[in-house]
Amino acid sequence: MTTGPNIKLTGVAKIYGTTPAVKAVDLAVAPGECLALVGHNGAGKSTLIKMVLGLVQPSSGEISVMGLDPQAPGFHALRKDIGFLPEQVLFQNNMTGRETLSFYARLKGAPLDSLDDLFHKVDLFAAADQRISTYSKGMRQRLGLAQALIGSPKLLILDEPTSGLDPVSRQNVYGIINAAKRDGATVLISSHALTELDARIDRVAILSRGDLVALGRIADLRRNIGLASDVTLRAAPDVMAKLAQHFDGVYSPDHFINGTAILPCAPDQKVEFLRELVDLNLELSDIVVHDPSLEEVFMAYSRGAGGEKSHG
Ligand SMILES: Nc1ncnc2c1ncn2[C@@H]1O[C@H](COP(=O)(O)OP(=O)(O)OP(=O)(O)O)[C@@H](O)[C@H]1O
Repeated sequence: MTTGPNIKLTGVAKIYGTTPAVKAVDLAVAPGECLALVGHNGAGKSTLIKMVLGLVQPSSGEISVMGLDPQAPGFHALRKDIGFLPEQVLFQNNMTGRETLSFYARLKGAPLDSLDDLFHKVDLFAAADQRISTYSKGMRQRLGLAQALIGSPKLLILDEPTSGLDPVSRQNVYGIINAAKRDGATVLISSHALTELDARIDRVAILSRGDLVALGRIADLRRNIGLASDVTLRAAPDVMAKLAQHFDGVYSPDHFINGTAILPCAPDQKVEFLRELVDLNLELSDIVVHDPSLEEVFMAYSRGAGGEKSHG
């Protein structure tokens, strides 16, 4: 039982032969928190996950998972508290979903009477007694998620959990993650699906060529990197002309043609800017604020990789 972070990495590095896969990463993830690990192919996400699971030994640094070093002999006893969904879920095709989950539940020493709940959770109850050979890709993925949830683990590690899922099932995955968080679990997700992570996770860790180039809340990273938000205004031509006049010297007149003005605005000036617009008391037909997406934030940090680390 720990009261500190469920995952803590201090100066953790992994070198395969001469290839540095992960370089001096410091990271802590608290109970009840969901952290997304993002990065290009080969950035080091899987290596980092394998080190947390104790499957790969770090070349240097220290890892603590629920208070124990994953390489310590006693770590075995904690495995029942860890749920892991690997990137590629492989099951025995001739077994049914229920036989498969029963097998994993026995391995984990988890009660078998909880399996129906799990099948309901991942929307597989109707197919629980079908052979896996009859499952679609999405159904296999959901069975993999159910397998990771066996025993209500305190640490849930999900590698590309929404891969191959339709929008409704994707939404359901985040519902499941939120429920696990509410129960105090730590959730670590590795994902390339950046658009859907926005607003669904607590913090993001951006890896680039093994370096942790950014760590924090998406809103903070957005602010730190100084990416502008776009404020789109729509109005009749006479109102546009008044706007152009008001913002003369701030935005060039080219911004205010054809009834739509797209005005870049620094994140920390956004609220003030909107207040100024309201005070103008002009008849606008629409206002839309577009913040830089996680994809844009990711691209900006990846481009700047190698420079100073930004921890929001
Ligand atoms: N067993 C291994 N032996 C040698 N090199 C490895 C091994 N596993 C990974 N690597 C190398 O380590 C680096 C990081 O790989 P890793 O699989 O951790 O990246 P990743 O971020 O998970 O990539 P992807 O998004 O493609 O899954 C890559 O350069 C990869 O080639």
